[in-house]
Amino acid sequence: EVIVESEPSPAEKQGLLSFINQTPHANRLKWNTSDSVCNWTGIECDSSQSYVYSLRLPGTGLVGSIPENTLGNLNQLRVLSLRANRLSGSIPSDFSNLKLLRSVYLQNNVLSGEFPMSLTASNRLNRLILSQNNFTGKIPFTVNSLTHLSVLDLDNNGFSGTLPSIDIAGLQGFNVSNNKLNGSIPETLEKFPASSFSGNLDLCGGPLKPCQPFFQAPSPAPGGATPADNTPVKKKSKKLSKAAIIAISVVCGLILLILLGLLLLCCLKKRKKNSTTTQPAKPVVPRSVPVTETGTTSSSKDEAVGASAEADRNKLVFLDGGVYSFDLEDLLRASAEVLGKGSVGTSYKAVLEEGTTVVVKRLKDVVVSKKEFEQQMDVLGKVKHDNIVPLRAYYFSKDEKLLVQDFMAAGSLSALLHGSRGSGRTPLDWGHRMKIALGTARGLSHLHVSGKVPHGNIKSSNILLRSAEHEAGISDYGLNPLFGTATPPNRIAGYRAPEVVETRRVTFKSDVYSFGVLLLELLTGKAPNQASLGDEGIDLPRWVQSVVREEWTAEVFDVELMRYHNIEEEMVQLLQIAMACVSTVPDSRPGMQEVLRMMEDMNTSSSSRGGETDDGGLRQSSDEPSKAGSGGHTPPSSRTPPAVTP
Ligand SMILES: Nc1ncnc2c1ncn2[C@@H]1O[C@H](COP(=O)(O)OP(=O)(O)OP(=O)(O)O)[C@@H](O)[C@H]1O
Repeated sequence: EVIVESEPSPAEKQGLLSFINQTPHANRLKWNTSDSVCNWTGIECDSSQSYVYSLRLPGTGLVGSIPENTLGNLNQLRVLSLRANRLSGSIPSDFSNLKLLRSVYLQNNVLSGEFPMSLTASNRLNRLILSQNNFTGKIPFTVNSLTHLSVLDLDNNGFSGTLPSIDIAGLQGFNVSNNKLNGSIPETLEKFPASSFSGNLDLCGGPLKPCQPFFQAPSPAPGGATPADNTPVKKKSKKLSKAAIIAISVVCGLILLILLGLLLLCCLKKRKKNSTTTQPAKPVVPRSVPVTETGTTSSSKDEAVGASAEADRNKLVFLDGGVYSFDLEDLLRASAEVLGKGSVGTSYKAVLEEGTTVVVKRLKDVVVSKKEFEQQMDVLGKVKHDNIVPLRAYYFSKDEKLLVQDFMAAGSLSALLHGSRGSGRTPLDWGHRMKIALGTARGLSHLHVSGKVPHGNIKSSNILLRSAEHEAGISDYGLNPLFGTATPPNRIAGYRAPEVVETRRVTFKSDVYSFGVLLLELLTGKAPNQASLGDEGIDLPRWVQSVVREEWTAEVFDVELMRYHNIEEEMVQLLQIAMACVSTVPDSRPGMQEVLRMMEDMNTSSSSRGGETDDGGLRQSSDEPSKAGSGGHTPPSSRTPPAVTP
């Protein structure tokens, strides 16, 4: 009775063809009608080639709405990925035929309409990602029928109303941030972090601020009531709140005036006292200098320099003589700005009076003796490479240990990758990501081979960029020996090789692991978990492995990379290198030199990019179908998932 088909049904084929014919797209999909559907780009069939198992067309430049009677014909479909296109309109109602769907990735389009109920027809649905679209209306209670759901991402849409109480046992990922939701967070969803709910109109409770008690007068919304919110209660209290607003404004105004007066008085008094110093010197240093919230040191130079620093004043030791000509006193006089607090101390940007800018790192919890400290500094001072931020000088006294290094004006890779994502930032293009990856590999390989020093703290905030050209420099290398094994091993949590937890020793191979995580970070755009990031980060190697195993390699890549065409092959190659680096067994990881060689080979074979040049700009192609079509002869995706060893 069982009919074994060797081909997907004519309805499936017809549905796909009518979809592609009716939906304008970058002219790269050459679906050959005489060829089997299973060989078409973006399509994967089941093992017996009898039905379409997945349809993946991420970043294909698809424009317009998804017509009825097209994809709805793929009644055996398990995975649908149309993310990072410009699809609009609502989800067709015949998607309710897709009863076996497991994963739906529709993020990053301009889809609109109400929550697509047709997608809830499959109770096997495991991941539903609708982020970054224009969906509106309420999130329906019926999502609860999706009992197999593990990830539900609805962030960055226009969903409104209150959150239904979603109670799905296996739900691990949930995000409704940046919508227009209000009301209290249901108890069933309280376990998710604040970042899952932030950026809504008026959500409260759970991980967010507590909700106002029920009977309190409606808080007179600053800036007036929103027109959408015309509940009857508001009309009643309109007169009262007007009067209240006036009264409150008058009182506030008065208080403000008094405060301003007081502040003015204070300032005048202070100025009289300090009238001798015209420019306030904000000493970098150290000990006993309270650091204010604004990030600058707040006390005067006299306070900063204590007796013992006085004695050690001339002991700023330069490591390569000649590049800089300042002494500790100049450093003390420099105005300083806190760059950030790291795991082993705080870094300050110090602008010296002569105009030089350096970075001073105040180390805390150094356990070694002065001699051992000096020995390590000598070793580190000798390491010289274009991709390593030079250590210029150090200072050691009983109370204070300082390192001085060049200021890297273009900031860190971490800031570049994760800073203000989604809010109009310029994404880091593929060419620059590759350039940074190569620079880092070169620096790290040099550190290992010539310097014979394990880095011990490879992570994206320690990859610094010299200029807008993105020349990478590695910083914070070789400091572990200064802190002994007492240093909390969670220093670099998301980047730390598994064996380091036990041995508490960093090695060349543990650096390779961290470098692998860094490559995954560049490829996926996701931050590995770190204490400072709270719940934001993830275990990148595990996440990538699980996605690659369950799904298909292309799903792991950063959405921001979807606009660059013909880079998928390179991305897959780099992904394979990264996965080799994050092998759990240290001996199975390649050495850093080998990693560099593989990256350089990959680089020369797939493009003409050298170390110095980059073609990020050239590779950037618009999503417009007409432009992207020209010359794009390479299929955007490799047909089979690459053999990535988990
Ligand atoms: N030489 C430098 N030039 C420019 N920015 C720097 C420099 N050194 C550090 N920074 C930036 O200052 C901030 C704090 O750096 P710091 O090295 O103190 O901490 P970290 O890198 O976050 O952690 P860790 O102490 O573990 O390295 C980071 O954002 C880092 O990118």
